[in-house]
Amino acid sequence: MVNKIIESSDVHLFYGKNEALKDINIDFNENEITALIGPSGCGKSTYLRCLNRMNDLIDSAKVTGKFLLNGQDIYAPEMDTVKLRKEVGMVFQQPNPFPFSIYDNVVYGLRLAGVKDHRILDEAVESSLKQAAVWDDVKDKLHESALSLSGGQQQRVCIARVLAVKPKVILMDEPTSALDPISSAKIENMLLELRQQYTIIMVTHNMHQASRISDKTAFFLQGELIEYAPTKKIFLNPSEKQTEDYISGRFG
Ligand SMILES: Nc1ncnc2c1ncn2[C@@H]1O[C@H](COP(=O)(O)OP(=O)(O)OP(=O)(O)O)[C@@H](O)[C@H]1O
Repeated sequence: MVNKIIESSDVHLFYGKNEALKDINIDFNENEITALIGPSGCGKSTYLRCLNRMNDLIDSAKVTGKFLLNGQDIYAPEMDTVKLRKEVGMVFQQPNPFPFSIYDNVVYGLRLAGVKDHRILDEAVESSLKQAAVWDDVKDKLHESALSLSGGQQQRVCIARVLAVKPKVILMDEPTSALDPISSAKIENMLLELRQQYTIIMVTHNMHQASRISDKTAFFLQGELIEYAPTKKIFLNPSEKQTEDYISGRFG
């Protein structure tokens, strides 16, 4: 049976007077990859940030609507946002390793959670870096600065840092747009593997990427969700003319 891991309904978000999200309704199934697509400024990143309450950090942002993670209200006053962001982890467009060693980057969240046992930390480093497909690149230099790595390697270390705390959902905001095609392909292949264990929601401007790796695609335009459907349908037989125009490069 398919399990809905995240449900969102009647979502509106205002930055001051600017309504950036207009009545969005999307549910996400467990172990699927969803691509959020649409032209610049249509609200994709804003919507993504709603899912782990990153918009709480923006004073002017006011969000209404309902968001559930496994049936639990993400916006309940008693929700612990640190815990939420562990369960709903985030990878950003620019690789953002901390200026520490590769090892210390990966165990950062575990140490914050109070884990001190070296055996547990060592195991987490190895398994997360393997899952993030960067273990072979870094296994002999775990105690060197993460900043000494290439951009593509840094991004995979950042993904390992998220995986180490065993999230349920991984949010990705254009995770490969700053990378070369080979690094991007490595990350795409890794995401297809990770889908067996995680639910992935990814903003991308790369239509080929969306069609190659996602199960579902959501097309946003000017703060509205125009169409949300299996990726094959969106790319081969969209219901809405605006979707077709965007996919075929007629605007955006
Ligand atoms: N921190 C903010 N404060 C005020 N307005 C914002 C803020 N972030 C985004 N916006 C506005 O909200 C709207 C949606 O922006 P958002 O970044 O979500 O779009 P996007 O689809 O992710 O764009 P892109 O593809 O360029 O990243 C835009 O009009 C943008 O100017």
